[in-house]
Amino acid sequence: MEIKAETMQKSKFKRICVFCGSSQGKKSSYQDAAVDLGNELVSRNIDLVYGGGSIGLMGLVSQAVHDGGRHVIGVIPKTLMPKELTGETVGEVRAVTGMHQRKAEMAKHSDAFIALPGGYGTLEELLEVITWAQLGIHEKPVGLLNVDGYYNSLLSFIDKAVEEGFISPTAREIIVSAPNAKELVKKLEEYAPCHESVTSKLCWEM
Ligand SMILES: CC(C)=CCNc1ncnc2c1ncn2[C@@H]1O[C@H](COP(=O)(O)O)[C@@H](O)[C@H]1O
Repeated sequence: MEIKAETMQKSKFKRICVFCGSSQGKKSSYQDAAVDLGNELVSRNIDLVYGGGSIGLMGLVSQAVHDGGRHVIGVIPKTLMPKELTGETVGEVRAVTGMHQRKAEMAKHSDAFIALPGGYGTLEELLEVITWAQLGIHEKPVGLLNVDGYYNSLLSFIDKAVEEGFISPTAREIIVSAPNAKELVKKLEEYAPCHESVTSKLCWEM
């Protein structure tokens, strides 16, 4: 896809890490949202970091960013590298030793995180970067692309955890959500961390 220079918007983010399903999901709206997000990153001159491979929504978002001429970094554990497992990775491939190193590497190279619809892997990656933000390990914005209300029940659960006293109201603010890519990236650009991180003065190894 070619995007004309005059339509390019400036962004404060150089690279965004996208977590998303290694499956495509049943509704075409999930697949459309992955492509839309890729195009939105391209239109704002933002590069992509993701988990590598071409399967599911991961393949769609990475292909859209690559086709739009932006840089793509796929961070993939050596065990998942055989193409019959995850398919081809477009752009740059960074091989890591395991899943823990993969997450740390994806986080290190990104200025913000976005989760598209996905399953256990996506939820785990999303909740980990939220937890890291809560602890003050990073101050990077975390966005939830709530396509067709896919994440409504997760958001209700998190509100329940606030109500029951397990998540503080300020930590609730860590998650920024929107129904489409344009709105979400705009909100992430405007995001200012406001939660108290009691441990922010500690030194964390990421
Ligand atoms: C052996 C096999 C089935 C491999 C294919 N599976 C995968 N390939 C690449 N990344 C993955 C895979 N499974 C989970 N992930 C990681 O977890 C997320 C997707 O997991 P899920 O589909 O939501 O749960 C991605 O963001 C990715 O970083």
